This record gives sequence, C-alpha cells and structure tokens, in this order.
Amino acid sequence: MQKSFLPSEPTTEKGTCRPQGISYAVAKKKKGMTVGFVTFETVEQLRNAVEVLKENQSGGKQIKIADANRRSHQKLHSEGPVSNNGAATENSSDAAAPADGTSGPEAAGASKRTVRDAVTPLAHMTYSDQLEHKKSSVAQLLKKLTRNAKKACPADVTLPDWISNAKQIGGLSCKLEGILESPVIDGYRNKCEFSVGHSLAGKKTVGFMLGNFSYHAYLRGTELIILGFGANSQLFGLIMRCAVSSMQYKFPVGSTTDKLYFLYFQVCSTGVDEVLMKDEFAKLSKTLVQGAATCSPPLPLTTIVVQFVNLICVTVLCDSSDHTGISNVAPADCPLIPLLVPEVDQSEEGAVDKTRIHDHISNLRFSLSPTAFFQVNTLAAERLYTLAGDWANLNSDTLLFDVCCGTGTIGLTLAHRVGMVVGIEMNESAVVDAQRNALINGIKNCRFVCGKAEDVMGSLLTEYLGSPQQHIAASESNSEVNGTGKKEDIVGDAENNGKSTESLTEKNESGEINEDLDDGISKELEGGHEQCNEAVCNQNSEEASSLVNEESVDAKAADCSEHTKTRKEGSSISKNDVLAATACQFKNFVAIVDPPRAGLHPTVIKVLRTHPRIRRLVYISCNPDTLVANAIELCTPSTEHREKNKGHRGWRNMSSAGLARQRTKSMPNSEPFVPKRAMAVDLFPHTSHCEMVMLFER
Ligand SMILES: C[S@@+](CC[C@H](N)C(=O)[O-])C[C@H]1O[C@@H](n2cnc3c(N)ncnc32)[C@H](O)[C@@H]1O
Repeated sequence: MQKSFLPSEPTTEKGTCRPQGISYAVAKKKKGMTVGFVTFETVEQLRNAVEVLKENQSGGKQIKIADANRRSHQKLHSEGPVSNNGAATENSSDAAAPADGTSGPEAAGASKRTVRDAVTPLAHMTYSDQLEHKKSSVAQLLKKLTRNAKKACPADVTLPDWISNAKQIGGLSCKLEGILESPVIDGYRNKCEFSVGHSLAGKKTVGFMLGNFSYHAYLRGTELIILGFGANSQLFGLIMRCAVSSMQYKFPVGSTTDKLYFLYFQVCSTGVDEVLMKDEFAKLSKTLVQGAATCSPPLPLTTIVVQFVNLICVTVLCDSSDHTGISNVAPADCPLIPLLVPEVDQSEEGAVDKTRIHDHISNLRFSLSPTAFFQVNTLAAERLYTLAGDWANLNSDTLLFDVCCGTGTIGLTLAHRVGMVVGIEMNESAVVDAQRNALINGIKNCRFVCGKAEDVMGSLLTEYLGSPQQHIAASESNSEVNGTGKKEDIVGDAENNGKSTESLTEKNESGEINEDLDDGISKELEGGHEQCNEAVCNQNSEEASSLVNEESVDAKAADCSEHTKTRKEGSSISKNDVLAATACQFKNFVAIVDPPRAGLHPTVIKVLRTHPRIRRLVYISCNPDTLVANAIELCTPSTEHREKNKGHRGWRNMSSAGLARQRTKSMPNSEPFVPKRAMAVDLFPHTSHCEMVMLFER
C-alpha cells in the first residue's frame, strides 16, 4: 500500500470522495459487488489512488471508481442542512444552530432531517402511542409467520391447528400478550456511541452520522467535554458507557450521581506519529477530566480507554488479509489502553480494573469488558430476562441452554431458578466475563462454552441429553411414536452444517455413535468443542458477592480463558468433563436463545428442532424479521418426502422469510414447534426498535 494512498482528513475540494468526513475505509456488499469508500487529504492523493486502482484488478475484474458522495452531498445541500436538535425543540431554527454557536451550512435555516429524526424517530409521539405502534408492528410479524408457515406447509401434511385456527385471532400465529414498557423512558441508555469528525462546515464535531457517509451532526451536552482535540487527531469513534446502579446498590435510580461514566475511544492511529499521539492522549484526558468536573452537575468520569483500530483502505484493493467489514466498529480484540484519570473516583469500581465496566441486573453484579455486549437499557433488560424465565417454566429439574449468552446475563439471572445453565457464546472475552460474573456472584451451577452455536450446540445437546437417535429409538421401541421420522432423517444433510451436525452425521453413518450414552458423549467431546469446564450440578452458592475478591476472580477467569485456548488447540478431554456430563440428570430441557440481529444460524435451528428432548424454547429477538424467519423453520411441519438441500446460490435475492420457506423443504423429518405466546418488550423508547419474545413448545 502506498503511503500516498492512505486516507486521511478529508477536504471539501472538488473531486474528493467524501467531503468533510473522517478517515476510514469501509466496504459494502451490494448485489455481488464489494463497494469501498475512501477519503483523501488532497486531490493529488485522490488522483494517485485512482491511477493505482486503474492498474489493478480484483478477482480478474477491473475495479470501477466513482465519486461516492457528490450526489448525496449536493442533495443534502439542496434539501437544507442537517442540524442537531437531538435534545431540543423539533425543527426550530434555534435548535438547528450548532451548540458552539458557529454559523455555517449546518446553522443556516431549519433542517428537514435532524439527529432527533434519525436517532429517535418516534420521539414526537406520546409514549403510549409509541407502545401501540410497536405492538401493532409485532402483530404484523406474527401474521407474517402464519402466512409463510402456511405457504411452506408440505402438500402431504395437514395444516397444524395454530395455522388453521389463526383466523380466530386475526391471523396471528399465537396470542400477542402486549408490550412491556420500559421502566425508564428518557435517558435510559447506559451506552452511547458517537462519531467524531468534521461537519460540512469543517468544524470538529462529535455526534451521529446521518446515514452512510453523510455528515456528522452536532451534539449538545456531551460535546462540551469532548471538543478539545488537536488538529491531527484521527479519532473516529467514541463510546460512552455508564453504569446505572439499580435499586439495591449505592445510588437511587434517577439521580445524576447514580452513574459512573466510562469513555471509550476508538482511534485510527495509522500514519500518526507515536510521540504526537501520546501528546494528544495526554491533552485529551486532561480536557475530558476538566470538562467532566466543570459540568453541572459534575460527571463522575472514572475511566478513559483508548482502543486502536488500524483500518486501512486496502478494502478497495480487495486484499483479504485486511479489514473488509462494512462497519467502522472496532473488532473486539483490538488493543485497549487505559488513559490516566486523576483520582476523580476511587470507589471499588474505579479501583479494581479501570478497563472494565460494572453494572447490576436483578441483584447481580456484572463486570464487563468494554467491547462486550450488554443490553443498553439495564432496567428494561431486567424485565425482559424475568419474562423469558417465566415463560421458560423453570424449576430445579431444568437444564437451561442460554444460547448466545454474551456475558452470561440471562443464564446468571435465572440460575437460581434452575438446576443448571449451559451458556454458549462465540466471543471469547464475553465468555471470560460470564465466567467471572458467575464467580463474582457466587453462582456455581453455570457452565459457559466458547464457540459458535452452530459449531457446538449439537455436541452439547448430545452431551447432556443424549443423541436424538437414542430418544427416537427409545420412543419407537416403547411405541410412543410422536410423529418424528427415521433415524437418518434426523442427522441428514444439513446445509451450512456446523461441525457438530457434520460430525454427528459422519459418526452415525460409520456407526461410531452407538447406543451407549457415555460412549457417545466421549466421542463427541473428542471432537472437541471449546469449553470452560465449570459444570457443577448444584444450586447457587449462598456466598455473598462482596466476599469475592476480584483479583482472584481475574485469575480464575484467566484460567478459564487458558482452558478455552487449550481446548481450541485440540487437547483431549478430561475426566471431569465426562463426569460433569453424566452427572447431570435433568428432566426438563429448555433453550432461551438471544441471537444477534441476523438471527440463529440454520444449523442451530435444525439441531434444536431435531432434538426431541427440547420441548420448550424461548426466543428473544432484537430483530423480529429474523425471528419470523427462524420461527418458520422451527414450526413448519416437515415431510417424509423432503427435498435434498440445493444450496444457497439461487436464493441470494430472497427475503429472509422466503429463504426460510426454502429451507423448510429440506428440514429433517421432526416434530415442529408450536408458537404459543408472544410479547413485545420496549427496551428502546423513542426509537422504532423493540425486543420481541416468543415461546415455542411441542
Ligand atoms: C443480542 S446479544 C445477547 C447477549 C446476551 N444474551 C445478553 O442479553 O446480554 C447476542 C450475542 O450473541 C453472540 N453471538 C453472535 N453470533 C453467535 C454465534 N454464531 N454463536 C454464539 N454466539 C453468537 C454475540 O457475541 C452476542 O454476545
């Protein structure tokens, strides 16, 4: 990569790709194309880059080059400037003026599209109207599920009751129980992410990006403490997290002193001199600390952490060894460096580990890595988890699978209601956090497994529940046929198979998974999914969390991490693993799944559906569209005459529901789930988003 090709601070000169943006490169997939966006410091650099690109090919094809932003730039101008009135009156010309009083394009006249429009599009409605609006969106999705499952139902199979009776409840696939409101409506977020860059007027700005690569809007309030960057700063992201203590902890909810502020910067240091950068950071932390102290009331700023994200613009050259994501969010493993914060707060949280965030849910204390997922509305999350637990019908005979468990929040808050929790999470630092959180709270009946659910779920189910074949064979021999099919159907040719399903198939065909449960478990474990082996089948310890020393917790969590690594490198199983597996004799097997926006991987759906001992599944979704797609696969009856999986190629342009309907055709013959109840949970007041919870049973 030529130095002159590196993107840097943009200019508004004619010909730049993106006027007044910040320096970074992204790639977007668009109809089979990868589109990269790059900014340049000078027109000369731009020309240089164009020459380089013209001479290069990607995958045998010429790279097309175009001015990415001119059109939207002009459009935005002709529409009127973007302003920030996020916290102020809507569309008032006063609100349109930047907080630092600059005049410029942003300040000239009222904007049509404001930060408030972009970030909180429902803010103009009363809260009860917002709830109605969200509830009816969820109702539409339940109707969509019914329609799609009906379409996908094989001709040789009778429509299940929930589809044929749907008319009686307005076409819904199950009862919609309503919407749970957020206990806090304003200022509920414990985390805000801002972009840092230049406005169209060339002002250093902290705020939100209004759409892709359009300019940054001014932000009131928080910008006041953050506007002290030097000209060479190449910050591109700021994440502000605050820990909200809930009732039983130190501060009353709602007072400004109940929050400890944690600032977390993502910095692109590419091409920036190290000494200069050190100097910048020193200035940065000084400015921030001073700003926080002079706020009214003062902000208890405890921590400032910088994360280096060295994105470079090779995306355009399609070099697969570099960043090719479509997002400017830092990967979780980018290095973290805490900046010195003068002793503003030396509470136990501040003193223990400055790079960690602490928060509380349902009487439990959570210690989090800054990049770990944590629900942004802590108090509403408590309600969400309680609801999921209530619907899951838990008791001491329950083995709960917490699928996509993040830092363990769901499993840990429900651990006292079950015999054992097995959490599955792909993000290694989140797994270490979960392990640490179990230790901090003295919870001993949880085990957290690091791996992609699609890779480990099958072998975990076999480990704890036995293989699907065993149960089918048992039920066939007892003449208690429940509608499931032949053995080979269950382990058949899953498309996109993760390791576990594949290995099940292979082993079944070669007869290696035999009727002996222990042997089956050992064989699966030898296949080696990574795990933190803390499986102890007993109830929660009564140990008070305050007795746990975080240093020892650190050490144990690190041990766990090591263990995880060792497993990844393929060590053989330990005896304890088998003991843990066979010692767990539970009667009730429940999964609570809480996947990311993309929903559950098809292999996970298949594994859950084809294991006859999973009778109840609670699905928590932040993207009801993908929930519907997954539900189609979980609930559509299968046929003896299923189609062979034809792969994905022709399905590229299908909707998620269309794709799910296709997949049902190759679903192994298995008892479908039935949607039983649904509920919306409003974790995001003023936005159009909400969580949706559905209970499936069979
Ligand atoms: C919506 S978050 C839920 C986290 C957690 N349940 C909570 O409420 O805090 C989704 C989580 O799924 C994890 N994840 C994403 N894809 C995954 C996969 N294929 N297998 C396992 N975990 C995955 C993410 O790392 C993230 O922690």
